[in-house]
Amino acid sequence: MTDKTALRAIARAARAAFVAAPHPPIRVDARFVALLSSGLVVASYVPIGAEADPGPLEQAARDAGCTLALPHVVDRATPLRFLHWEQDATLVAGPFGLRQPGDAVVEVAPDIVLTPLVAFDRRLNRLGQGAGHYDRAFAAFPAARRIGVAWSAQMLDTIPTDPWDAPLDAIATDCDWITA
Ligand SMILES: Nc1nc2c(c(=O)[nH]1)N(C=O)[C@@H](CNc1ccc(C(=O)N[C@@H](CCC(=O)O)C(=O)O)cc1)CN2
Ligand SMILES: Nc1ncnc2c1ncn2[C@@H]1O[C@H](COP(=O)(O)OP(=O)(O)OP(=O)(O)O)[C@@H](O)[C@H]1O
Repeated sequence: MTDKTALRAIARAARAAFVAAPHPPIRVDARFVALLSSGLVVASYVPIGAEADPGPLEQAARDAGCTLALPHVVDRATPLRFLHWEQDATLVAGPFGLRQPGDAVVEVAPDIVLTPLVAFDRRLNRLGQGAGHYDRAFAAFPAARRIGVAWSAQMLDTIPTDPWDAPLDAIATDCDWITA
C-alpha cells in the first residue's frame, strides 16, 4: 500500500511535467476503433488536473454510434455508478473537482470502460486514485473491456498488484496502444 502511495507521487509528478510542455493528444489506434460498434456503451471520464484527455477516443466512439456514459461519484466510500452522457448534456459539480451527470440521470451498464490512470506498466497493471472506485466497478462489470487512458510519461517499470487488482485489456497513450 505504501509502495503504491510512493509510486502515485512519482507518476503524478511525471504527468504534471509532461502536460507543462507541448504534447500530442491521446492516439486513436485502429485496434480501438475495431472494438466499437453501434449501441455499445462506452464509459469515459471528464479529465481533472493533468489527466489525459480521452476526447479523441470519445469522438471515435460517438462516430461509431456508441452510447457514452460518465462515472457519477458521491464520496470515496460509495461505489461509482455509470450514468448516460447525452451529447451536450449539462454536467454538475461533484466531489474531487469532478464534472458529472446529475444523480437523476439514467444508469447504464458499460461495455467498454475508458479508465483514467495515475500510472501503468507494460504488463497492463494500473494505479488509480486509491479509493477503489474502478476496482469495484471492474468487479461489478466483469465483462466490460478495461481500457486505460494515460500520457506515455505515466509509465512505470513495475506496479505492485493486490488480490483485487484486475489488469487492463489495453492502454491508450499519446504514442502507443499497449496490449498483452
Ligand atoms: N477524471 C476522473 N474522473 C474520475 C476518477 C478519476 O480518477 N479521474 N475516478 C477514479 O477513481 C472516480 C472518482 N474518484 C476519485 C477518487 C479520489 C480522487 C482523489 O483523491 N483526488 C485527489 C487528487 C489526485 C490528483 O491530483 O491526481 C484529491 O482530491 O486530493 C479523485 C477521484 C470517477 N471519476
Ligand atoms: N471489489 C471490491 N470491493 C470493495 N472494496 C474493494 C474492491 N476492490 C478493491 N477494493 C478496495 O479499494 C481500495 C483500492 O486500493 P488501490 O490502492 O488498489 O487502488 P487503485 O489501484 O489506485 O485503484 P482505484 O482506481 O480503483 O482506486 C483498497 O482499499 C481495496 O480494499
